[in-house]
Amino acid sequence: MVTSAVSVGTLTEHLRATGYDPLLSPFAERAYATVLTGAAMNPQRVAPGDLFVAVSGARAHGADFITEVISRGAAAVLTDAAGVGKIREAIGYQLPVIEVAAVRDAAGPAAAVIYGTTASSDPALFGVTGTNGKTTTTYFLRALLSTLLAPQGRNTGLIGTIEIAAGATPEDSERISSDMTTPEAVQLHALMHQFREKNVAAAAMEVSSHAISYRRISGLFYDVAGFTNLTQDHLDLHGTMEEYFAAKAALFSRSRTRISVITVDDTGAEQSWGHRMAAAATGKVVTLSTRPDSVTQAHWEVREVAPEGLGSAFTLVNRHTGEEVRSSTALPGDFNVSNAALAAVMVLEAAADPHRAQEFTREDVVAALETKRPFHVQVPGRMQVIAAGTDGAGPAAIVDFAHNPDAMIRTLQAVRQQHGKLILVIGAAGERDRSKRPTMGAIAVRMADHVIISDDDPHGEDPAQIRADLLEGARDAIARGGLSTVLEEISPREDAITAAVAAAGRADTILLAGRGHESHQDMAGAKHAIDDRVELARALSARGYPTLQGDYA
Ligand SMILES: CC(=O)N[C@H]1[C@@H](OP(=O)(O)OP(=O)(O)OC[C@H]2O[C@@H](n3ccc(=O)[nH]c3=O)[C@H](O)[C@@H]2O)O[C@H](CO)[C@@H](O)[C@@H]1O[C@H](C)C(=O)N[C@@H](C)C(=O)N[C@H](CCC(=O)O)C(=O)O
Ligand SMILES: Nc1ncnc2c1ncn2[C@@H]1O[C@H](COP(=O)(O)OP(=O)(O)OP(=O)(O)O)[C@@H](O)[C@H]1O
Repeated sequence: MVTSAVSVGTLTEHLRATGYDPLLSPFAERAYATVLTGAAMNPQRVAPGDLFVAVSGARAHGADFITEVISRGAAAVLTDAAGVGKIREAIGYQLPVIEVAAVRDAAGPAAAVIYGTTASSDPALFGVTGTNGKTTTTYFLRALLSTLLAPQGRNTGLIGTIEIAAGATPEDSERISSDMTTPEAVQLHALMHQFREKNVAAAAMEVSSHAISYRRISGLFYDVAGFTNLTQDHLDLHGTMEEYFAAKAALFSRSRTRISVITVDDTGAEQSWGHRMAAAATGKVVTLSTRPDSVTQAHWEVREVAPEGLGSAFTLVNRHTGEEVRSSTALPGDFNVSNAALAAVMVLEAAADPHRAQEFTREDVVAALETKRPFHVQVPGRMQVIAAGTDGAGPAAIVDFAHNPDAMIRTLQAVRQQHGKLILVIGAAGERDRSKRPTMGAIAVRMADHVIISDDDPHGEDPAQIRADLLEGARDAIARGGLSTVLEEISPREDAITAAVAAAGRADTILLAGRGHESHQDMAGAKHAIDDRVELARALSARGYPTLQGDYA
């Protein structure tokens, strides 16, 4: 619900001025004067006074639900020609209908007008895209921004896979769980309005490639957008890596983002998507190299990485200004140094941007990075330590979200122990990119000593077939490599976790990968409650092993 309502006439003129060539019917004064106070794309979310955005999709057309939409008090509809036909057939000229060809693309600008989003409105937006690291990097961003803004009485926000949150600090925020990594455009602009009402000065937001392809970020403008990496995933949507790359590259254009910070890690072995992204980006582009074996030069570079507790300390060096900033992260894994470095550089560059004043200076950011330990936050289900295993009283035990080849490699590299066995429980989601499953099975048996293939989120697929796809790659890798890896198939996942703990000695390490923070499995539409972190703690305690107390958000 907005304070300053917008008329259908004003909205139509705006869409005309921004090139969407709208047709309004009925062409009548009362249609023009109709007042809009919100927008919705899901028929079940329509509220009185809303503009309903009826899109054509694989399962249905939104206009098929027009009677429900009317009963919920929609004031007007934005749709395509097919939608207009359906609406006229169902209810005649009861409602003003604005027809445009590109409904999904127009939905963002339309919602922006209704909810008051502009290029300079609060909150300042920090977006992150990439195959892996989006959730972790946005948690790091939010923690750093709240360190800078809370002392000034200003709040921060977070939009992503795990939750949507707003408040002074991550601990004391209003939080709602997310059903999508990046919500629909109409929800995003409603969120921006809510954030403004909640005194949110800056927000960190995950931008999935689906979101970009489905035009969900249309009408938003990013102060800074960050790129983590591009590796195999979601090829079921994008088809090829080139198309996947193009989808993500759309975020780093001056028409949408003020400053692009691109991670260009590239060991020279594989094609560097980061370099290509930096070359494709327009507007202000800053590059970041985070791996010591990177063969490239970048504006910012990570140096002097050293172990610190379970995580790492590192130095950020600006090759142009000579600046050196020392910081650290508590999360294990060299990839979390990459995520922390990306979050740090995004905020450092925002602070220096003459075109958009932030409420903190570059010096404030340096001081926060060096003294406030902003990257010592727990990111639910991302390298979450359930048992430290440091005192010999029991195995180390970690829960992580890795569910694609590159994430698995990076995570397994991070937890491989010099001594002791590495015991891995892995599965794969149904109805998502099947082609990566054999690769994941092969990586598992090459990098772990004991692998238990189990279930993840089968959705509508046969769980046994998903496990078979993983086992095929695993068995093939064992045969080709003459590996001595122990390979088991155990379902349900609870039994696999119990078996992993039973197989572990006190000096070993257990890693549950793929589900992270998730609290249920989607079994053919039925939700089966299981939280890897709770199950792992249960199985460890049952054998008398110590665990870290954790509130599993
Ligand atoms: C692949 C994908 O992203 N599909 C999105 C797309 O679906 P679609 O084009 O087929 O549209 P549709 O589902 O037929 O719906 C069309 C219209 O009918 C309505 N409808 C449709 C069916 C129904 O039963 N009831 C109903 O009211 C819809 O609300 C909509 O108004 O448009 C729909 C409406 O806007 C989205 O809900 C749907 O997201 C689905 C639910 C989804 O699962 N998306 C996932 C893959 C996704 O977006 N994931 C990314 C993260 C990916 C990752 O990084 O792992 C995310 O950002 O969450
Ligand atoms: N920078 C990185 N490079 C490679 N792998 C990473 C990186 N950061 C995290 N990972 C691995 O990928 C997994 C997913 O991390 P995270 O949830 O932060 O990324 P994401 O992009 O939000 O993932 P998703 O899109 O699946 O939600 C982690 O659990 C870890 O295994």
